Amino acid sequence: MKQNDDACDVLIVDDEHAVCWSLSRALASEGRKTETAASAEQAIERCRQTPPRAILLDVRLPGMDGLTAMDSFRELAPRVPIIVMTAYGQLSTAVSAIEKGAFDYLTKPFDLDDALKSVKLALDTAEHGNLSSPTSSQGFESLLGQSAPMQEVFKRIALAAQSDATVLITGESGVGKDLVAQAIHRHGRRGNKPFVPVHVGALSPSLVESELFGHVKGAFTGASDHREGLISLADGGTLFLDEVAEIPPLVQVKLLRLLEQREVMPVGSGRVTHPDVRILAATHQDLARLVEEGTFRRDLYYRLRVFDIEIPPLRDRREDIPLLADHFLSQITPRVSHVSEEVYAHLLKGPWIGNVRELRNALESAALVARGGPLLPDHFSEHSRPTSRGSVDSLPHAVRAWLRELLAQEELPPRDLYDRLLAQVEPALLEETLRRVDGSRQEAANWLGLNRTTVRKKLNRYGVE
Ligand SMILES: Nc1ncnc2c1ncn2[C@@H]1O[C@H](COP(=O)(O)OP(=O)(O)OP(=O)(O)O)[C@@H](O)[C@H]1O
Repeated sequence: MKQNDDACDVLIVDDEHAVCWSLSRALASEGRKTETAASAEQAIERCRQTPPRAILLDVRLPGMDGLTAMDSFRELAPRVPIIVMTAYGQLSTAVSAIEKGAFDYLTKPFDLDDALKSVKLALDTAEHGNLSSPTSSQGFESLLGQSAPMQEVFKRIALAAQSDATVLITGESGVGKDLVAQAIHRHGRRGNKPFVPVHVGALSPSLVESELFGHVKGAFTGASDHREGLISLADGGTLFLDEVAEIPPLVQVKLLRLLEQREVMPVGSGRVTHPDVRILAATHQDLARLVEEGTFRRDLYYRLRVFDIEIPPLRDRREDIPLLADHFLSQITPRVSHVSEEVYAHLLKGPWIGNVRELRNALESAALVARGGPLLPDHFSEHSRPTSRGSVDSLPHAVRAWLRELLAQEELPPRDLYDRLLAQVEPALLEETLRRVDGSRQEAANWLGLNRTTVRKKLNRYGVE
């Protein structure tokens, strides 16, 4: 690579004048010499003459797009770090960028400080000859999102796919943890090998061990034959442990041995095998809290979260709702690809405690009610609320959301959180119980497991009739 004094520090490739201007100014204030190009073709020409030390590259450009141009940059200047910028990236954009060897991936609008930090790191790393080499790329879409938090998730999936590290995926029920695990597998080097999901919570605790590790004939009553475990079935590929918090303590020890020593011993056998398995795990629970409470092993927790990906709840990334709604609707009724504006407006207001799964179910139900006609907000009235299972599951989420909102509005620190929460939930509990026992205070007290005097006092306090 030709590198001389004409070389600028950073070549900014973007057709938006304002972006070039603000980046140039910020970089110049750090003493960096910059140049700009409004198209990939222009940038390639510039690179052919004198390669820069780093490239900031937009994806959407007039003519050749940024990702295609990366191949030319790699050929002309293989050791020049490229930082990809994109306004609205899909998972495949992030994966392609990282696979093609992008040093970093910035989602617009980004913080100028973040861009400066990334450029500095790129220049320092290139100086020490440490850039990772590119590999081949391919894309496959099913995980959607245009919000900034989802762009960050895409970036982390792309990074995780480049390695074999164990990944812990966290987020509330229905946010897409399963899809994220599949995407990491599919985009990684094991993509054409088995992906074996295990829903730990659905297995009885006594079965988890033999399901995962297998068993030999006669290992326990009912073990009439030798049986291969799921870990061995995933050999060469990926084992996805969904709801990993549910793993019983004894099996946690065996799992730790698998992660530390790559060893598997079937139940009842003295023979150890060494399958080549990548482990991905997911949970909607707060594993760190379970560690503090002593129900989940600390050493296993650290082994599982070598790399972590946290998927935010849908209510914290409402910008994704229209995209997801259109996607699900076109799956349900292929003739319709867009939700009307008034339905968008309605959906944007929903609490979506059950996250993307609940949104999908709500659209399915509404489409049934609409009977092939256009969807209207009324069609959702019953369904944009949590489902019955969802509402039981979602009570802790609702409490968290309530606390988050309260803290956002108030001077800190509060002094009466406990009483205030009770004041929110007790009247509803009392009213609903009384309604169901036809107003009998004695029966309500029985249902509540409280004595009658306590119930009377509470009814008086809240003015419940
Ligand atoms: N970003 C997304 N784009 C498209 N579909 C999504 C997305 N996120 C979730 N879904 C869909 O929502 C449903 C729930 O997703 P998934 O099963 O991956 O959630 P989860 O977090 O694993 O839930 P749980 O904790 O209950 O297992 C699936 O039908 C999935 O296809």
